[in-house]
Amino acid sequence: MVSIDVWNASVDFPIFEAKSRSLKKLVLGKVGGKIATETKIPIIEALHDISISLKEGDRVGLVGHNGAGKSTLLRLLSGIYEPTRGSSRIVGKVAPVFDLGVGMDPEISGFENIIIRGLFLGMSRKQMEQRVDDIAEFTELGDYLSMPLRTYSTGMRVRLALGVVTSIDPEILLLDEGIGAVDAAFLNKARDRLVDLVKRSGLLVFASHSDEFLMELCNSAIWMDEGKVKMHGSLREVLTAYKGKDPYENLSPEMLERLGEAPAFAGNGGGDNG
Ligand SMILES: Nc1ncnc2c1ncn2[C@@H]1O[C@H](COP(=O)(O)OP(=O)(O)OP(=O)(O)O)[C@@H](O)[C@H]1O
Repeated sequence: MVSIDVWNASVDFPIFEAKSRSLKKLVLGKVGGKIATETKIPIIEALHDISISLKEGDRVGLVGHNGAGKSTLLRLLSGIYEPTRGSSRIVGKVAPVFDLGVGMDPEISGFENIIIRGLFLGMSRKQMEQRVDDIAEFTELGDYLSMPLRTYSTGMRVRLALGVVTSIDPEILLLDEGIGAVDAAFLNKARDRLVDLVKRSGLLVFASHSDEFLMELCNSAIWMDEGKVKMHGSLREVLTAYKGKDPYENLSPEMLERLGEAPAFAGNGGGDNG
């Protein structure tokens, strides 16, 4: 059984190169973590006293304004960041998907990158070799897959990366919203694969600014604000509080149909629209 537990965890970033006097002005800013300037070295408190317990089957959306701490929390949950104070325990193999381009080598071919990126996400070479044809077909990149990645356009790289990411079998899947920034037509094609990917994964945490994506993939949510957990509950409750209105009202018929199988509708916490 996979699980993630975090107890009273804080994550600080000391900013060694900054002059505290000019940073003091930033304390008044509305966006981002708190900047403490009493100390000689300014410290950004990106996460403050976080306690979270996640278990197998959880599909958690992370919402909050820019700089609220979502990406930092994902890195804490993945074990990439150690808490500065407090503690954490991660049981299970983590597939961190924060930046679609990470783990890609511009000098090697698309085919080779498929394997390398898969290894980076915790798959074996054999598993990736079995999936290469399926990924190649999904990307529609044809002969380009034999060319070095540096010859690809940005959109072509995203296709390749999405093909690989949606082919893995993650125990713990941690997704940052970058995937929302993909060409709409291709994203529609990737949508079903993403939904299947989430179904296969033991535990999902997904940081996103897109209500639609959150509704499709998650059933509960955490609202981050100034580095703290402001609310942790069902997706509907949290989105309603965060947005100031119920996002499940006035859904288009197409969205309602797509949500028919979504986790929030299939079980706990999704409300009564389904
Ligand atoms: N490596 C770092 N060094 C210094 N400060 C950092 C670092 N990473 C994040 N921060 C700070 O921590 C706070 C939280 O940032 P984080 O990236 O976690 O926010 P976010 O909620 O993911 O924002 P967004 O929605 O804009 O992506 C911000 O104040 C940010 O400036």
